[in-house]
Amino acid sequence: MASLPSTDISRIRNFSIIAHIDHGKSTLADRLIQATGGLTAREMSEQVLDNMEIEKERGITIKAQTVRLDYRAQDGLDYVLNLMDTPGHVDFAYEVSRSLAACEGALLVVDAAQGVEAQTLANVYQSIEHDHEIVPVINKIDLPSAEPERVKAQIEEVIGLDASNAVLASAKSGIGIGDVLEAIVTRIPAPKGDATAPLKAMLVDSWYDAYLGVVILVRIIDGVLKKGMQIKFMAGDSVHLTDRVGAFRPKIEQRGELGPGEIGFITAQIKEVAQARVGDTITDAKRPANAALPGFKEVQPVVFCGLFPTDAADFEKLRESIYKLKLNDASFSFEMETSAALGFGFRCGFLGLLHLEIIQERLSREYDLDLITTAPSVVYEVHLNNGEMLELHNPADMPDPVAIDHIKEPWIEAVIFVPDEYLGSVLKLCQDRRGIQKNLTYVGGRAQLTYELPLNEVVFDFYDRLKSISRGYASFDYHQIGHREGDLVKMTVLVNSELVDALSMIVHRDAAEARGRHMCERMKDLIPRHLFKIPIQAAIGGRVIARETIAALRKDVTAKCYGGDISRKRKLLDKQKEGKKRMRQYGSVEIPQEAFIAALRMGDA
Ligand SMILES: Nc1nc2c(ncn2[C@@H]2O[C@H](COP(=O)(O)OP(=O)(O)OP(=O)(O)O)[C@@H](O)[C@H]2O)c(=O)[nH]1
Repeated sequence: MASLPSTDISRIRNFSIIAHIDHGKSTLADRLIQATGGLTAREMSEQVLDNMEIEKERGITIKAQTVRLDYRAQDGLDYVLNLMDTPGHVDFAYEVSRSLAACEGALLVVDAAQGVEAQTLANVYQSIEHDHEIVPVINKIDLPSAEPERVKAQIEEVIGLDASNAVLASAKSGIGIGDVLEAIVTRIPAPKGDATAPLKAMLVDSWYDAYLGVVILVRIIDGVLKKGMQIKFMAGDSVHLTDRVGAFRPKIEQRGELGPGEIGFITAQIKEVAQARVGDTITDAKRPANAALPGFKEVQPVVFCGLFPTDAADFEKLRESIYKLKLNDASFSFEMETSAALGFGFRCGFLGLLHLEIIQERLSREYDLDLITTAPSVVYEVHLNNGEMLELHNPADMPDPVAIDHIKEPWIEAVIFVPDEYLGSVLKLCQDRRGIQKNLTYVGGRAQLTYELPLNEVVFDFYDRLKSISRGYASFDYHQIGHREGDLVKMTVLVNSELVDALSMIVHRDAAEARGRHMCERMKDLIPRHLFKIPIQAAIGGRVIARETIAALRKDVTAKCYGGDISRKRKLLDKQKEGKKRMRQYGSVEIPQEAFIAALRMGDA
């Protein structure tokens, strides 16, 4: 088995499937695997490509995966089809881009009932940038609400792509699958490459596997990658010995070598995915290529937040779990953080909000941790009077305002598709979030909106708000467009004149008062009354911008017991003591942990 040779390049077709979330990418992938005999019906579990538990549950694709399929076409020849599954979400844009760079073509899956959506557009433009041959596949034609002709017209109008020979399919009912396979062979070009040149392979993806260690997905550009070869990572500048070379069918198949145009995996006894960075070029250590492939980029986290265990005793467990997660996710970063309110925890960096949610969910589910997340923050550029620039990830590290010349914040360009009737509310939402409208066009009863927005206004709950005001019909995608100067201030919250660090946030000056007022009102409801009056204040620097007061009260839990039942009294007192353990002391004020959790969960104030 391990001596399988590389494949004739003219018989290889490398393609990805691009689609908006839920348009049926995974279902189509499964069908193609089934139709080419990659798995028997019995082995076929639903959606084999989405192999992480969370992916299945949320129905989203996180990590790119590739499957090698054998297909005998109508011309009687045998072809190797490498199907690359790409993550559909904007947070993983760089991974999408690398996967696309490994292919010559793409199937553009569009839901026959829903039509073109924001992510369809974002992904198809990327695919066009990679010079792909794009085959439109109009999926879900089995639905009574399917309108394939309208969707074809829309593809031509919105994307500018010829859809006259789009394949009509239903991945669910198995209609048109043969046509999809033929279109792949006849319309997507074979790769090009030189088998005699020094090895040049793109590192498309890497992940940690409990049995195999770090597994690396590669696309061979030139040369031949063999088992037992000394390979060199050109950007990572490290040398490794390959111990396995193979492909996923989708089960692992070991092969002797991979030649030009092929996509497959290698293992090389690498311990951490951070050593095998997506986008790096792999070459032969003994006969290296003279230049690396273009476009290697270190991905930088764009959203940060604090993660703290609800129960301080779980800190060690959180630390271990975070280290384990990092083994498999090089794009996630963390450092220790301490907070007077929340104790020991970690400041973590993510590629975006979905990435944050996924990590948070994996920690709570796979590692059984109950966590508190502080409000997400973006990365600010703080320009000081002395000419220095600081990257600020945490509001707590904000320098003294007198030392600051100006602050810059990241901006994004967002594309939103929304049915006409919700347009007004969406425009208002964007306007409220300091958006700048760039474009507005109509395509068949739907508005396509382009807005520039500060990322800081989007990280709280923009997406949730957008979904709720459009009853789920709006779709949204964005990319970063750089930092711009903004009138930003650090707002702090004081309880009985003591600073509550976990509640500090950076806000635009115009929004500060409303946020401050909301936060004070909220904390007023959350903090139990004490024997004395407690002022709650929101402040910018020394200036108080909002204030609430909690009235004094004598809390007597035993009052209800009329002196009678002593054991009942004891029980109540014990219960109160239990409650106390979860309190945090602020000067003379005790704030229940739940108050922080509730205050931090409220999202946008
Ligand atoms: N009626 C009908 N439903 C389909 C068809 N193809 C997929 N679906 C359903 O549409 C939903 C989404 O399909 P997926 O294949 O998970 O979509 P996806 O594009 O992979 O979604 P992400 O992985 O989140 O990007 C599932 O409930 C499928 O069963 C089809 O041809 N007809």
